[in-house]
Parts: sequence; structure tokens; C-alpha cells
Amino acid sequence: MAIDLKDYIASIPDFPTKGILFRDVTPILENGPAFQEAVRQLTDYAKSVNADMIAGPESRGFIFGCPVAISLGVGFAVVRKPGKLPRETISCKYDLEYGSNELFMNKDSIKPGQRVVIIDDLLATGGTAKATAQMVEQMGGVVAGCAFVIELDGLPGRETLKDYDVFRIMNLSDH
Ligand SMILES: O=P(O)(O)OC[C@H]1O[C@H](OP(=O)(O)OP(=O)(O)O)[C@H](O)[C@@H]1O
Ligand SMILES: Nc1ncnc2[nH]cnc12
Repeated sequence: MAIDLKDYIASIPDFPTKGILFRDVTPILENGPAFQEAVRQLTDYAKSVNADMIAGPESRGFIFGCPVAISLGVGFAVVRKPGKLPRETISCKYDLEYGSNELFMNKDSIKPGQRVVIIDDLLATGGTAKATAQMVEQMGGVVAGCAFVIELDGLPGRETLKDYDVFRIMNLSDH
């Protein structure tokens, strides 16, 4: 029988703060066939939009983005939190549910005209993916799409990413 990836999501109430239902993808990673199936679905999507580069936000975006890049034979551009990248960078501030943060990319990591798919484990407010998309565009790249394992319903992720094609393997409620 086909694998139902929803069976491999752990839901933890009040983590990391009260009122947040944390959707944990680590059970997918800990099961070979489930991990392979998630990567297969993300890869099929990236291939369907002719990706020639993958961008993945630290840290969970690395886990799913890298195997997709390898299976397509394209590069992987890291999107990192402050203080991690030693060379020249570009950056974009973004809002979280509470407060704000800033993400960084190597300034030459995307070449003009490259078709970039942004991959992450989860779409919540969309702030992380939108900040990534803005940096990709600043470098002259084309955001071919954004792909997630989970989309949280009840949060404005889709609205935030309304200018982009969005693929997700599953949707789950945010509470
Ligand atoms: O749609 P958003 O509201 O931007 O939220 C989604 C982001 O939040 C989580 O990462 P987090 O910043 O917690 O970092 P981590 O992957 O290092 O745990 C998740 O992995 C996404 O990157
Ligand atoms: N509810 C949630 N579960 C896991 N990761 C998240 N990132 C933002 N919101 C999240």
C-alpha cells in the first residue's frame, strides 16, 4: 500500500511556546521509505517547473532541499540565519508570528535567469519563503515555485506567496 506521509508527522502542543501546535517532520526522516517518498514528491514538482537551482532555508529546508537538488543534478543555494555566511551576502528581513528576523544568501549564489525552486519542510506565515524569494529575485533569478512537505491551514502562507506557484505534499491545521 502507498505510504501516507501524514502518518509520519508528530504533533506537539505548546512547543516551542504556549499555544503553538508544533508539526514535527522528524518521523519522516527516521523512516527510509517515508523520507524517500517525500523527496520523490518534491523532486517531481521541481522537475515539473523546470528547476535548475534549489534554495533551502536553514535548517529544515536543508534536509529536504539537498536530496532534491542531488536527484535533479542541480545546485543548492543555502539560506541562512544571521552570522553564518563568511563571504559577501545579501539579506532580507522578515516577520515571524512574534517579532522579526533576517535571512542571508551568498550574493552570487543565484545566476540571472536561473529557475529556482524554494524548498522547506513547512509553510506557516510564509515569511521565510517570501524573504527567500525576494533575495532570489534581487540576484536576477526566477522563482519557479515553492515546495513544502506541510502547509498549515489557518495561517496566511498562501496569501503571502500569492505571486508564486506553491506545492505542498499535505495540509494540516494550525491548532
Ligand atoms: O512560514 P513561516 O512562518 O516563515 O514559518 C516556516 C519556517 O519556520 C520553520 O523554521 P524555523 O525558523 O523554526 O527554523 P529551523 O528550521 O531551524 O527550526 C520552518 O522550518 C520554516 O522554515
Ligand atoms: N507549527 C509549526 N510547527 C513546526 N514548525 C513551524 N514553523 C512555524 N510554525 C511551525
